[in-house]
Amino acid sequence: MPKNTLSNPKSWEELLNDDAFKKQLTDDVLEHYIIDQRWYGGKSSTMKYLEISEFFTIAHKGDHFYGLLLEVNFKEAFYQHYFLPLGFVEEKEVAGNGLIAPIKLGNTSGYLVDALFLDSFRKVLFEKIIESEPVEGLGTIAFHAGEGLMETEYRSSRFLGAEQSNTSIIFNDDYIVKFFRRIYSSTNPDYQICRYLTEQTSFDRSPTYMGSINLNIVKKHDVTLALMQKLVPNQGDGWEWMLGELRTVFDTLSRKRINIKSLPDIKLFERIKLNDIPLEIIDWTGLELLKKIRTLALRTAQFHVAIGAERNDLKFTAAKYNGDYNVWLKNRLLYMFQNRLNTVENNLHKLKGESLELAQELLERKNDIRARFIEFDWHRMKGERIRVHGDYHLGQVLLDGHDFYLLDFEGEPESTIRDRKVKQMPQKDLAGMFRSFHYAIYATIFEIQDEMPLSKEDLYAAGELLYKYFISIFLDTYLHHIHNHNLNIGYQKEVNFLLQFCLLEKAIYELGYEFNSRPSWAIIPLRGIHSIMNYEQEKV
Ligand SMILES: Nc1ncnc2c1ncn2[C@@H]1O[C@H](COP(=O)(O)OP(=O)(O)O)[C@@H](O)[C@H]1O
Ligand SMILES: O=P(O)(O)O[C@H]1O[C@H](CO)[C@@H](O[C@H]2O[C@H](CO)[C@@H](O)[C@H](O)[C@H]2O)[C@H](O)[C@H]1O
Repeated sequence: MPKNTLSNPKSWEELLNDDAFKKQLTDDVLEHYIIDQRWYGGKSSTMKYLEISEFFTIAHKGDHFYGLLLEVNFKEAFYQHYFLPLGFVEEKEVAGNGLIAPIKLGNTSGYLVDALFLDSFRKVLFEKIIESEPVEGLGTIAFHAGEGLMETEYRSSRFLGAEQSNTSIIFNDDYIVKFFRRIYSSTNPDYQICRYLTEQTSFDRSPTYMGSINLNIVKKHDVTLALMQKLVPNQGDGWEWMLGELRTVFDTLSRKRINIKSLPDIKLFERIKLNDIPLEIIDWTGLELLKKIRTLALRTAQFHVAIGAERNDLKFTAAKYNGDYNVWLKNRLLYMFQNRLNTVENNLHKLKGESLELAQELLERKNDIRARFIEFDWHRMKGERIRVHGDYHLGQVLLDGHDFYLLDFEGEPESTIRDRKVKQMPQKDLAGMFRSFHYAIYATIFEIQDEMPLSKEDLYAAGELLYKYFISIFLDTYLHHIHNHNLNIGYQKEVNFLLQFCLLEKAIYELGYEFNSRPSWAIIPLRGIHSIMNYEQEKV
């Protein structure tokens, strides 16, 4: 918290009409406050300055708050926008964890607070969504209530409390409102897709759209501030579930003294029905786990079918591959790869053992990897591109008994908001989930290898085999469903080629994520890239 108290002779209602005060607020307070926030995504860059690019009033029944859109400019020549609602309280205890700075307004002393920490503010927002009344002011806020929202009053609210990049709050124990912290001057795909699925399709394995808050600056609804959904019952996310399952699967390996080399091998992307999975494999993994993978595949296919079936709304209609997409894709991937090469080179001295070997191999094979990206030829692609999840992995699904809910359609965090809305090959989501299987398998192996009586080679061999069986069941169910529902993702070789292509893209993406967030995990995508580059390449 800043040592000096902010001061302004004006009242709270006139606080931000004063440019000198705004400068004091941004330079002395917000620049320092924001970098400590969990939701601030600029931690690995250097802030040049911060300014208030927009502010607006949210007032209701005598309560008065501000919404700030903060623009952070970085020395590395890019900028980001964040949403910060502001409130004023006189008692420090009321501010709680939302306390930003002490402030004196005329003769009244008090505190500036992130208003999401105030029950009074959350009540105002909830009531405004229920009432769906637009608010006039600098910029217009559109509060919207979904058709299914039957609430008439505010009863309670609490923070979700999860580690997340936005701030989610649970209202009346029945709704969850995600307040987007990092915001963009375009509707958020999470809001767009969630609302579309609820209002225009029968897909019901993602939470129902219940409302939203959008800010109109230039044109209609161009900044999404919040998305309200029905809270869905769940026993945690798919990542936690899979780690639990894999722990048992690897324990079984040694408990039943399974001879890994004797297990029937299959080809990557071979389609196998659950009923045809060899008994030795079921005896090892258990049937329940494989059944759940089949269910996850079915839900993924239903999502793609629902979103790919649109015929009128151009935001969602399926598209053919074309030259523009070809250029866009290759530019994006080659640029991303260059960035990852740079990251690996800069971090090489910190690596050792297998990570170092894999990183060196990646650097040596950089031209092969580039060639894989350049080989994409849109003329050969006969399938269609659709709006996709974009950041699909086990952490994006919630386990609900024997079933799953799909969540968080915000897209790949590193991409621009417009890139996230580009129609992509559906294989991108499949590859996202397959990489997540690979991640979970290797995270488990690294966790247990010291306590297991098996060699690393045996564990890797078991892991790769398991991975192939997971994929084979997933693909069989997925492809069966989409074919029956006329979603065309390409002929068989094309499906496999694009899967390999997207797997490589995702593993390269992950390399950047891991080096930035948890470098000791960089070995997982490095192993992934090694596996992908060593499988025989599918030709189209
Ligand atoms: N509709 C919902 N019902 C129940 N829990 C939810 C719902 N939406 C989100 N969650 C919980 O919130 C967590 C974070 O949600 P997510 O949309 O992924 O936010 P973020 O993009 O900030 O990570 C999820 O992992 C899940 O535990
Ligand atoms: O936070 P998001 O869900 O938007 O996604 C980012 O963080 C993910 C990690 O939380 C990261 O996912 C990677 O790690 C997962 C295990 O923690 C694994 O299941 C995924 O396959 C792997 O990509 C994701 O890439 C990143 O965008």
